[in-house]
Amino acid sequence: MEAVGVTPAPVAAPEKKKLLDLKDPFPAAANSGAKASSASKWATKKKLVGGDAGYVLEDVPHLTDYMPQLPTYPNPLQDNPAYSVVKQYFVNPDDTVTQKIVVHKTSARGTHFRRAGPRQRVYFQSDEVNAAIVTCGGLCPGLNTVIRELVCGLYDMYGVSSVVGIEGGYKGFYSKNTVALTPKSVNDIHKRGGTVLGTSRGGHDTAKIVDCLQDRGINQVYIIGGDGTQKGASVIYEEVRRRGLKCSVVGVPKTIDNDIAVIDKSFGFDTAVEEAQRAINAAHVEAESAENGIGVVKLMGRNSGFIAMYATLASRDVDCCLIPESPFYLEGKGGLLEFVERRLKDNGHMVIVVAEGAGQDLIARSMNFVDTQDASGNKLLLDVGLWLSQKIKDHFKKKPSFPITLKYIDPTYMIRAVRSNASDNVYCTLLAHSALHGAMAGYTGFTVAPVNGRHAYIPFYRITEKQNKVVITDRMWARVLCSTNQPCFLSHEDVENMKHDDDEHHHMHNTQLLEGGSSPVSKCNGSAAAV
Ligand SMILES: Nc1ncnc2c1ncn2[C@@H]1O[C@H](COP(=O)(O)OP(=O)(O)O)[C@@H](O)[C@H]1O
Ligand SMILES: O=P(O)(O)OC[C@H]1O[C@](O)(COP(=O)(O)O)[C@@H](O)[C@@H]1O
Ligand SMILES: [Mg+2]
Repeated sequence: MEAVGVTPAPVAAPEKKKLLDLKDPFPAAANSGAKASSASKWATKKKLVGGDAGYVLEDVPHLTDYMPQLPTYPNPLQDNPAYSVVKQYFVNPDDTVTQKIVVHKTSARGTHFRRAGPRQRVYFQSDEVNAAIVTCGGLCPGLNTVIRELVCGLYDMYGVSSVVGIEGGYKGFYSKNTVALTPKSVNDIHKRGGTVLGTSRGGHDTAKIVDCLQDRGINQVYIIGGDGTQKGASVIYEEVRRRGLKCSVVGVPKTIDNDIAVIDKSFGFDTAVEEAQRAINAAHVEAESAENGIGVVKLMGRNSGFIAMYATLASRDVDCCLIPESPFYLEGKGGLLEFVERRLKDNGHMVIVVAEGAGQDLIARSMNFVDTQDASGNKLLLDVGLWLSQKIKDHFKKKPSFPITLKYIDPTYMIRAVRSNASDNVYCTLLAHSALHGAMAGYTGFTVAPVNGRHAYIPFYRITEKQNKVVITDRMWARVLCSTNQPCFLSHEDVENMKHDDDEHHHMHNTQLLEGGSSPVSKCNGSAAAV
């Protein structure tokens, strides 16, 4: 392996290294909306390690990058009876996970991430660890499971008995007392929705947060949250490093919208798609039972329409799925209203699923609306479900010979507040375990998640630099269009332009082979297979 990183990784990759990329991975844009951090000028360099045939490891930071003399200890897992039957306790330090799963004979091997899992030697003694857990941003099914498994994993696998919870999101670091978390106190929490720690938007003050870590002697901090939270975690890591603290900063990505780049999918997404079926079903029953019945269901998805897309495909009762990535229009030939009328004439009823971020430009134009933001700087959305329902009603009011019955269902918070389903529970457990194995092994400044089915440690900048979106020129969206037979609302010319933009953006013609951005839709399948 030809090493081209900046700082040698202590556990693995002992090979010689040369400098490759000294770009600041935390450009100002990545922190937009956040308080400027004193840590930004300390932003660490990317750790890149090159190998044969275009292989690149995008490594994560390690405590020894800035504390080279740290002692190591044998991993207590090797004495754990539960693990004694496992032939290979530990991940091979050279194991990496490929980002590019579809390859050609001549393809470069491309980006890889460090494989998650327990290491032979650890950088913390059990009684030395003071861990803290915080949940930030919007709710998502599975938050409590991640908290539970972090606490139980630290206790049971690593013999750690000092774990505290930070209440109410980032601001809880400096405005509240911590709560002790024990396996007993978290035993049942995975059966409940929400987060036992509470959460919030806004209130990220890097200096005060790191003061808190320092004052309380916290040396492992697990930060569960979405893109905003992970940007916050990244600046916390920078400040921790600047102060030279022995403290691992670990991100666990959370968002119901599934809009986090690089990773296969975010926890809670499966549960959301499953729960959405109940609303779609209700809309279908209502629509079917009325003359020219229309059911409109609004689902979450601020900038990415994954929940709407998957819920539509899963249900097969949906006649039209509207997502933020695919612009639509109402009036005239090829417009939504014409389609609704035709579908009602053909079938006598129909169901429309709309993601909350869809059609925002249309609504803003029709209402002369000025942008507003939440405490975290996220754009506040207008209610597309209500707006759309009203537009459809207004349209048919002008046609007294065509009476309709429209029912609008907004299950968004009901979906977000449920407990996680079985598969999300297992997923959350693996995420928590991967996170704590990484922290114990001295890694820091990373997010953990599966990439093509294997859990990996991913540098923060890779998951915050862009959002995961439905690619409407990919086959998954075509499947939706096939299943609903809805108009695509785009001219041939629009589609060609979009393909061209995609190609320009990724410098390649086959989206399955894209570096970094690859097909996020197909990745949602876990295997990234385009079939
Ligand atoms: N660019 C940023 N830098 C630092 N902190 C941020 C940034 N963006 C958001 N945050 C903080 O992260 C937390 C959660 O962000 P938010 O956007 O509400 O949710 P999510 O993490 O789910 O995207 C908030 O406390 C917010 O202040
Ligand atoms: O009402 P809130 O708490 O701001 O949440 C609404 C937003 O939260 C989300 O569910 C997810 O957002 P986050 O990933 O930022 O938590 C969006 O779909 C939705 O727009
Ligand atoms: Mg977000």
